[in-house]
Amino acid sequence: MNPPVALTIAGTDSGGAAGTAADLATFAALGVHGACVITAVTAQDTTGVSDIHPVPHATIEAQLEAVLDDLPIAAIKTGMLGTAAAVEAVAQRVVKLRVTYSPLSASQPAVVVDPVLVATSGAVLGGEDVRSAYLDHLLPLATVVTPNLDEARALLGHDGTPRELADELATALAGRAAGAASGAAGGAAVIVTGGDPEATGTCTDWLAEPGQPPIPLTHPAVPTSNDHGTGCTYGSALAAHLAHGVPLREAAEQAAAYVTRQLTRSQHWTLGRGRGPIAHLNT
Ligand SMILES: Nc1ncnc2c1ncn2[C@@H]1O[C@H](COP(=O)(O)OP(=O)(O)O)[C@@H](O)[C@H]1O
Ligand SMILES: Cc1ncc(COP(=O)(O)OP(=O)(O)O)c(N)n1
Repeated sequence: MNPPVALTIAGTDSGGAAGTAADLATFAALGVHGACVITAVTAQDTTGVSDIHPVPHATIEAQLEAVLDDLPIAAIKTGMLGTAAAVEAVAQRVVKLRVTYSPLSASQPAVVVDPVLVATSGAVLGGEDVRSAYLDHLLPLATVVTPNLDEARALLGHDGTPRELADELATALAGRAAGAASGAAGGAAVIVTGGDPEATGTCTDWLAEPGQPPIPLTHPAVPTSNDHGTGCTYGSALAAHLAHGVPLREAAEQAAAYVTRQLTRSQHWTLGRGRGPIAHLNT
C-alpha cells in the first residue's frame, strides 16, 4: 500500500537542523513520503545564517510543476519562501490545485504555512515585502498557519498575548479568504506556537479555528538550548499527521508531542557552538 505523500516548499539549512532537512526527516519518521521544492539555499550553522541564495523563480516554478503534476500530494507544508515572488507563485499553485481538484481522483491537500520571517538567531529570512505577500496571497488560502510569537506580532504589526494574536490573525484571515477567489472555505486556522517554556515548565500553543474561540494546547517543556529547527519540525509533523487524515486539533497535539520527544532526545547533545539541532533521529 502506498504511503501518503507530503510536499515541503522550503529552504535548505547546511547545518541540517531546520528547513528541508527537518521537514523530510520528520515526514519519514511519521510514515509519509516527502517531496521537496527548494526555494533558497542558506549557509547556516548552530550560530546563525551567513549567506542566502534565493533559487531562481523559473527553477521554483519548474520544481512545483514537476511534483504537483505527478505525485498525489496529501499535504503541502511551506517554510522559508524567501521572496515575495515565491510566496505568490506558491499561492497561485494552491489556487490552481483547488480549481482542478476532482473529488473522484484525490483529496484536497491540506496546506500548512509556517510564515518564516526571522530565525531564532535573528537572521532575517523574509523582509517586509515577504510579510505583505504572505498576508495578501498565501495565508488566506492555508488550512492552518503556524507563526511563532514573533512572526504573529510581525504579521499583525503589534503585540498581544498569544491567545489574542491567534484570535486576531484567524479573524483577519477569514476576512481576506472571503475576498479571495481561492476556493478556501471559511479561512485558515491559526496556531501561535511557543510561549515561555522556562517560566512555567510547560509550552502552550494557541489554536484558533475560524469562528471559534482560541483554545490552549499545553505540553511539557524540555529545558534545552538544542532547539534549532523546532518550528520546522513542528510544522512538518503537523502536515504529516494531516496527510494521514488526522483531524486538525489532534494533529496539532500529536505534532507537539513529536517535538517534545525529539527535544528530549537532543536535550544534552553538544553539537556546534550555538543552539544545537533538535534531534531528527529516532534512536
Ligand atoms: N523547550 C521546548 N520544549 C517543548 N516544546 C517546545 C519547546 N520550545 C518550543 N516547543 C514547541 O515547539 C513547537 C514550535 O514552536 P516554536 O519554538 O515557537 O517555533 P520556532 O522554532 O518557529 O520559534 C511548538 O509546539 C512549541 O510549543
Ligand atoms: C532554511 C531555514 N528555514 C527555516 C528556518 C527557521 O527555522 P525554525 O525551525 O522556525 O527555527 P529556528 O530555530 O531556526 O529559528 C531556518 N532557520 N532556516
